Amino acid sequence: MRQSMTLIPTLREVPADADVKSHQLLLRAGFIRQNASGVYSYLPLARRVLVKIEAIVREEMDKAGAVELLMPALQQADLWQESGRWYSYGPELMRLKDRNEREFALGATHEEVITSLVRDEVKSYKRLPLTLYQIQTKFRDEKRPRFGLLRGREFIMKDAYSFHSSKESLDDVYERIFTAYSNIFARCGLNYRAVIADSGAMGGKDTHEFMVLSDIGEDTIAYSDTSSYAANIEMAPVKASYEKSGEAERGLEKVRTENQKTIAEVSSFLNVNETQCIKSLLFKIDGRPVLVLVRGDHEVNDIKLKNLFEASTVELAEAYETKNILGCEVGSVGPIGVKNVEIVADHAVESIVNGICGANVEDFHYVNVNPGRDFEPSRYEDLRFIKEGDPSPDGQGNILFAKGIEVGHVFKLGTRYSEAMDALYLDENGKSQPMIMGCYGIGVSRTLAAIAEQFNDDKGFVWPEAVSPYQVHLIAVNTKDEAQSSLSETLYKSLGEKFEVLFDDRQERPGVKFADSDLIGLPVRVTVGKKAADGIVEVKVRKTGEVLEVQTDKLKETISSILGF
Ligand SMILES: O=C(C[C@@H]1CCCCN1)Cn1cnc2cc(Cl)c(F)cc2c1=O
Ligand SMILES: [Mg+2]
Repeated sequence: MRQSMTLIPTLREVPADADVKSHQLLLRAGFIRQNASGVYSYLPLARRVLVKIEAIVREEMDKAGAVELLMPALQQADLWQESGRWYSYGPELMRLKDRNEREFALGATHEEVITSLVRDEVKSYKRLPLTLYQIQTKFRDEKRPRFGLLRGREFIMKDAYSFHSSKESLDDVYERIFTAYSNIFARCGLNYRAVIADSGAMGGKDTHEFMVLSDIGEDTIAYSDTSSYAANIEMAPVKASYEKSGEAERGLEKVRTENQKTIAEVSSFLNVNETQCIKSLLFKIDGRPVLVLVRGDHEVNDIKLKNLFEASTVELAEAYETKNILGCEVGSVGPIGVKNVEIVADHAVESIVNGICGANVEDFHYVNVNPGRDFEPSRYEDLRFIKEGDPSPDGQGNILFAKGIEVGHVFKLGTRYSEAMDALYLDENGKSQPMIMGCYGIGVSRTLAAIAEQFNDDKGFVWPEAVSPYQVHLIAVNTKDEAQSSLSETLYKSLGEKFEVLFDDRQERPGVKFADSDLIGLPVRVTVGKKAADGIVEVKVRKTGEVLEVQTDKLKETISSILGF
């Protein structure tokens, strides 16, 4: 491709509202342009990267036995009413009416559409298992779109759905697709981890997220420092054991703690360790008040709370609600004497001896608090976030944290959608059964951004060969010089027979061409300059910065060896 023919609008300065490297570079190197908040155009270079990522996705999904189809983005509301999600999703689900006032959703995901298609077309166990996938634009009206393509309101997803007549069959396909995802992200050059995840609103049990390790990732991964254990912090179980101190229980006492509200304030005021404090927080679980207790140095894991109560909403009570229900401000709440509210506590609380907790009276706390004697929670559960240093749940090593960008998520859905939408099949005994389902997603445009985030340096992108927009950047330093322009034209043709070549044939100063070339970040640069007349060109390896002088008759083999084929 001649650069004078394509559209690569590079920018010198860093755009103001781009906060992360990948977003800045995708704008500066002329890969994307924003149309609206969270809505982008993929310019020619980005489009070529997308095509390569999609080709890798297709290869691996096809190898896993999945079949590609393409579903509509316009989805009838009644399908979402059948599954119930029309009512459970809020403004994030983009809705519209057609000319006959009929309601539609813009596809945020396709469980409803694919289930309605398969229920109409598949009736017998003989036709199962069936795994279908698509690569398609999705719409989600994110509250806070940010980081460019990393969290957009219109994005490209590969979403796959599998249908089974047995759990074993689902397990088998889940494994195959899990392997396909591992291959996909490895081939994209990404440093990723598959982590045990929480299925969130999707229900079902087993689910894994594929996380690209990155400091700007929104998710926190808890991983073992010795084994391969890794889990999204939302669901990482805590297997810590707490030893109860042998000290004798002392008499309960109410002490004045003027203006001491937080655990930090109270523990330092009373000169005790935070681990001696009981943090009491009032939550509304599906609207019902529940008092949740954790040790002072721990945090309540609301996802665990949600799963424990199988609730659809879990939120911290507002200050006024706490006051109405418990009769005091947030900073003085405690479990002692609480009658009308269920109390649940994290396991760590049970081992506290002579601890501290709020007295449910302004500016007063109890000391020498002993669970079991002074209050009794309805149950002790694993309710806290795992912390760095906690033992790994698999019993091997200790937990460390890392930030991750979620680029994939695979679920064993079960029969939630097939039951809600009557996707039934006749089993070998002629009995009608709901299909068992799995669903599997990859954020394709997010994967592009994750690669951009991982592969760059102070000059610009350093694309891995497998997804680079082109393989060779051919640059004519001085297009007015006869020898240089004729050699570069010759090389454009001959190299083009074997490699994908971007030819910078613009009437631009050499400095601009070199800066743009470093910014765009193709793996190999061939510069036709002063030694053109001697049939010598310069080859630069973008990743290492290595520069070679090469005879033109050795050029193809030199480039092949740099590209690794
Ligand atoms: O998308 C999934 C599950 C899987 C992921 C893999 C591919 C198939 N879907 C979860 N999810 C996330 N955000 C959503 C946002 C909106 Cl607005 C919605 F209406 C639905 C969903 C929704 O269902
Ligand atoms: Mg997820």
